Amino acid sequence: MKTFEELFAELSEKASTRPEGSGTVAALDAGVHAIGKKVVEEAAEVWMAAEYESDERTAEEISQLLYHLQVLMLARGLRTEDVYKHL
Ligand SMILES: N=c1c2ncn([C@@H]3O[C@H](COP(=O)(O)OP(=O)(O)OP(=O)(O)O)[C@@H](O)[C@H]3O)c2ncn1[C@@H]1O[C@H](COP(=O)(O)O)[C@@H](O)[C@H]1O
Repeated sequence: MKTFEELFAELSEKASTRPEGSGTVAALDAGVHAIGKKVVEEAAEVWMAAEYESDERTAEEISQLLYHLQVLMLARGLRTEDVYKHL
């Protein structure tokens, strides 16, 4: 288990060291347009899970949405503080 901040730190490290086989590196290379499509897809999956599936499945889909949002943040060079200041 990891927190939002721990995942963001891990993904930031992957973005800078670019280890082979990293899905995050591949997503970043694909660019903002492709990442944005994943964000929308995962958001729809969250919605469907919340309406029709279990709490566990909904939580899983939310975790995937958070992951793709973090990848989008990295693609745009945003830090967690840039987002938190709007909360
Ligand atoms: N938390 C996640 C995570 N959540 C979601 N995903 C990606 O999002 C996809 C989930 O989407 P779907 O369920 O819709 O699956 P899918 O449509 O079959 O997936 P694709 O065909 O689109 O890849 C997964 O296949 C992963 O590619 C994640 N990929 C990575 N992480 C974590 O990110 C860290 C870095 O990962 P790497 O960069 O791959 O090393 C590790 O700690 C991972 O656990």
